[in-house]
Amino acid sequence: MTSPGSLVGNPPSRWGAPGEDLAAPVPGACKREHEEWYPMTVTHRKQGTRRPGHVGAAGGVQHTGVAPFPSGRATPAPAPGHGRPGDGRVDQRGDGVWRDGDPVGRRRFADVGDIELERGGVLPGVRIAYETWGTLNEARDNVILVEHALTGDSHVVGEAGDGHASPGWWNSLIGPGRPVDPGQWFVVAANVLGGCQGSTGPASTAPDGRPWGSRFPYVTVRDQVKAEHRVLADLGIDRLAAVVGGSMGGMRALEWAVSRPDAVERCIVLASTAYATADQIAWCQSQLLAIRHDPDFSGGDYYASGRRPDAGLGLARRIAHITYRTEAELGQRFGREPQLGEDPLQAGERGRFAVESYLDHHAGKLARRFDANSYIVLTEAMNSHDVGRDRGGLRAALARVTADCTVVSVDTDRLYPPRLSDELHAALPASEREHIVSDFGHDGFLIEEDQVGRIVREALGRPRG
Ligand SMILES: CC(=O)SCCNC(=O)CCNC(=O)[C@H](O)C(C)(C)COP(=O)(O)OP(=O)(O)OC[C@H]1O[C@@H](n2cnc3c(N)ncnc32)[C@H](O)[C@@H]1OP(=O)(O)O
Ligand SMILES: N[C@@H](CCO)C(=O)O
Repeated sequence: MTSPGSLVGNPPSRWGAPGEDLAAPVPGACKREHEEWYPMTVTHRKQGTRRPGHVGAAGGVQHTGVAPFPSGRATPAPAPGHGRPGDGRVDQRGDGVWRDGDPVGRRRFADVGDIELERGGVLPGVRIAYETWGTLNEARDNVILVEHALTGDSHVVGEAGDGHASPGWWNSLIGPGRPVDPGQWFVVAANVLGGCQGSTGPASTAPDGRPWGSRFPYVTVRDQVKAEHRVLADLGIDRLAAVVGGSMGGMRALEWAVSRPDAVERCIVLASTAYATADQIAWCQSQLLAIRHDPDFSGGDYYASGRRPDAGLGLARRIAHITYRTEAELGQRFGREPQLGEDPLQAGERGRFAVESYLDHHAGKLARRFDANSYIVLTEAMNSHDVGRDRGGLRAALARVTADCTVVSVDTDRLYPPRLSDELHAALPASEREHIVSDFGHDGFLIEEDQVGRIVREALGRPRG
């Protein structure tokens, strides 16, 4: 039996033996997991705080159908190059990486040259993928930079498909009449340096023609902001009306305000921190080890092997996802319910609790749209985050900030607890302190779109001298 989280026993049919019919179903698995894999009814506590489509007419999410799947397995990734119909997965190889030749969708690209890295070395020929909304005005003073979190990308709003593996992650933020109206603002969002959705990252081709893989250098949040600065310079922009981001995106937003004080008028930091804490680094360690210990990781050089460390990446996502949510939410939604058609107390090949099925789902979903090496690079960049490093400490670094800041926490965030926002707010020269009330913990900054929208709208409405 494959134990939960085991790193051995990747479903062998995932990539297929030579000549195998890759479109054939994995034994015991269903083709259309959304409808058939989690056949129970779960009820969300807070009707009205969910995204459209997550809350049923009676306030519950209906999961119907019966399709047990052995405990501990990630949802199987579809065969390479075969996205599920309608899943929006559009990369040609089907490995979660956007590559040249894939549909570009809304992406544009900036070749920003060589980046001299904070911890040494030079990353040559860096390219950053980005999207924009609205029009740059003549004064070039209506620019808002939106910074994505760990597994987000430049697709802040919009549909999946046409080059974009996922729908927008802040879908109600930008649009006519929305908190960031493209009739007024010119919005830029870039895929982070080290990512896998068009910007230079470990899956990109190095100068020797092979993927960077294990050779991709250590990059810090400061390096990432340096690359973004070049993108904006390319666009003829030297000043941001606002920079806004949550979690890892909040780290970059803050780094902008610290490293380029003259360029940032407003800085909105959600569910984030001025430095990665011991607790955050500790959670990250287990995630990094989960990936690195997957036999298919091959030291990071797996791109040509035909196998990917999906089990490790899925395990990392499971660990992370628990930290993104709350004990109360999981209890409320899943309790001790078995997944329908499964018996978690059965000896031997036991079935799953519903919460296990839920985590399996998130593990499989990420493995289909993200690259494990990028996950490592970005996680390590988050661990590097400390605005006070080599700047005389936290207070001295934050004292440089001239932006009007808004520091936002989620009341139930156990990963980036509100006290970190209190600390940041107290050390910033000009800061408003806002609170998101949510049952969903850290992910509240993504889920509570109405509250985020109100906060962003108000922050943008505050006049700047
Ligand atoms: C909207 C997007 O998906 S954005 C995609 C890009 N993602 C990013 O940029 C990163 C940010 N996004 C995230 O981290 C997450 O996707 C979040 C925070 C948006 C998810 O938040 P929520 O909307 O609360 O989703 P939630 O955690 O309830 O998970 C819902 C999923 O679990 C599934 N699920 C629920 N119960 C079960 C169960 N018992 N077994 C299996 N799956 C289950 C739901 O059907 C749903 O599937 P789907 O997302 O594939 O449609
Ligand atoms: N759910 C978010 C959390 C990271 O802050 C993500 O995957 O990016």
